[in-house]
Amino acid sequence: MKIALLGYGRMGKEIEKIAISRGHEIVIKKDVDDEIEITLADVAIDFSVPNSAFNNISNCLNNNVPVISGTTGWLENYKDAVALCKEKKGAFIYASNYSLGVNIFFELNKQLAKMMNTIEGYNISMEEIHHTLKLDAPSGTAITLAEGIIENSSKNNWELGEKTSEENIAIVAKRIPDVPGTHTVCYESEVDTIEIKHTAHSRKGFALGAVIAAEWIADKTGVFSMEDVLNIR
Ligand SMILES: NC(=O)C1=CN([C@@H]2O[C@H](COP(=O)(O)OP(=O)(O)OC[C@H]3O[C@@H](n4cnc5c(N)ncnc54)[C@H](OP(=O)(O)O)[C@@H]3O)[C@@H](O)[C@H]2O)C=CC1
Ligand SMILES: O=C(O)C1=N[C@H](C(=O)O)C[C@H](O)C1
Repeated sequence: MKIALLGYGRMGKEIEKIAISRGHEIVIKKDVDDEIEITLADVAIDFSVPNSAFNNISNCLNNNVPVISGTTGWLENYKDAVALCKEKKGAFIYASNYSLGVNIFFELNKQLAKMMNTIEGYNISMEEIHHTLKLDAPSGTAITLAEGIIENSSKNNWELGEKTSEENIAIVAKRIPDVPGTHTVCYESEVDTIEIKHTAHSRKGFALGAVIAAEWIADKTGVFSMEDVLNIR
């Protein structure tokens, strides 16, 4: 496939390596807000910056190029991207985390939340740790985990920081040099602690999942998720 990389930073470069190793060709590498001929590509992969993701995605959908986005921190425009995709009969995936392991972790988190909702006495909290160059907090992955818990428990919302009200989930975001991404969900009672944790060892897992998603969506029409790609719904 001919792939457009919308964002050629840490993730764009990692995706390029995996894409080439799987027999694809990179035809566009976009790193600034300039005009590109997106129709040169069979599929586009957006890992850019929060301010440019929606424009990048819209450009693909307006030109009938299937697009997957991993950029976090732009979701106030997600509904508009979905509407545009439907209007143009295009193809679009957003995932806060493309790692195959994290997508299994998302399912485990929902199952655990369902079970924990049946017993009393546990306080829930979350922690995410990322490198110091990350622009957004909490991470998109932490937000997806919190949403998975909210769907399956009596919690109403999430909030950033140590302290929270009873009905909210507290998410602590730490920034430590060179950490690719670590997420922990913790249930604590007076008598014990249950913790589930995903630790990314590098960016390779995110990049591989993104290329798999791009291969999957190339011949499809619709708005999809990684659950569709991995068939774990
Ligand atoms: N969903 C997932 O699995 C993952 C998501 N992410 C997310 O992906 C995004 C990118 O992460 P990462 O690669 O580490 O960040 P980087 O900052 O390394 O890369 C972002 C790149 O986008 C470029 N850029 C700026 N403006 C535009 C534009 N208009 N169009 C295209 N590119 C542009 C930046 O250029 P310049 O530096 O010159 O501004 C930079 O090179 C983040 O939102 C991050 O949270 C990261 C890892 C996994
Ligand atoms: O910015 C990053 O690096 C990462 N961003 C994503 C997020 O916000 O969840 C995914 C991953 O954790 C790395």
